Amino acid sequence: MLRLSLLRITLPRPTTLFNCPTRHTKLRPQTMAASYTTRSSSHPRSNNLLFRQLFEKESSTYTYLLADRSHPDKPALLIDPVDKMVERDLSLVKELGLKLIYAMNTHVHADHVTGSGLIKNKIPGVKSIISKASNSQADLLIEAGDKICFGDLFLEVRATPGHTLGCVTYVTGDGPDQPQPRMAFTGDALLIRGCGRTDFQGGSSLQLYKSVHSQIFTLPKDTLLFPAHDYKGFTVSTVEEEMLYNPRLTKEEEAFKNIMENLKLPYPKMIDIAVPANMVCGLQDVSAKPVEATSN
Ligand SMILES: N[C@@H](CCC(=O)N[C@@H](CSS)C(=O)NCC(=O)O)C(=O)O
Repeated sequence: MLRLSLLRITLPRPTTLFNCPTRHTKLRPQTMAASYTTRSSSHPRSNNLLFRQLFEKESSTYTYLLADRSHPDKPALLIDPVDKMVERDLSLVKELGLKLIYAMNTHVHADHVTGSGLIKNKIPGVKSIISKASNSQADLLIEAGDKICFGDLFLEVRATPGHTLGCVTYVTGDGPDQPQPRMAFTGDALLIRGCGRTDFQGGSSLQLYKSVHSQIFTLPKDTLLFPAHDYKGFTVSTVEEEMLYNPRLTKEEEAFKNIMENLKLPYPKMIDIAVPANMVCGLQDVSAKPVEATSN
């Protein structure tokens, strides 16, 4: 007799939609995302997206402001805001007449404190976002396949662990009304001609390699890549460029592991303050706790 346990079927987790109009309710599961999609020339180019790349020079961090400028409210979100730049970011939001609805994090940063807590204090309606896998506190805990809407535009969530356990990449939607080319906000999973280190916070070089190859390099080749940091003066790359020229991620898996094990980078100066603060999205005073090293 066939045992019932053999018949167990794993059902896909239902997509959670944040703030989405009903017409956006059909999102393809992440696992079904097409590789190297070719686009029909009849796809209209969406210019509804207002986009700004902002920089914090001490930690070389990029913050991204996105808004739907065609929507009457001009709903907006910030990806990876930095605490010391919140005044600048919110002034810009105000000057542009935007309504900030989300302060989002790609992961628990180790080198600076997120601005999401300060932003929530200044604009109480704003919701903080981080991944469930980060084991952190936020208003909204997101997972792979979730869809975060702002006006008629949306970001989909891809799980890209490896730099930290809870790293995610936010990718602009696939569809005729969404920005073309697509844009991926990779956090520290993929840096331009580099990648995030994997020696603490649950980091794993093999996991990072799999994440980038399965979740980022499978996006259309013209997808614009926007990392959370740059240390060399780069601002943007593409999937095609990184698949050709990334000096780490173009290697075979074992060679990549070897590179990551031998980076010999000093720990970020702020790590003992930043990690506990970012585990609560910058909202609470927390005493600094040392962060334990992990193997690659
Ligand atoms: N010197 C900086 C930290 C630099 C650093 O470690 N950057 C991280 C991302 S922030 S945790 C990283 O992954 N770098 C990869 C690389 O190849 O440089 C400081 O003290 O804050």
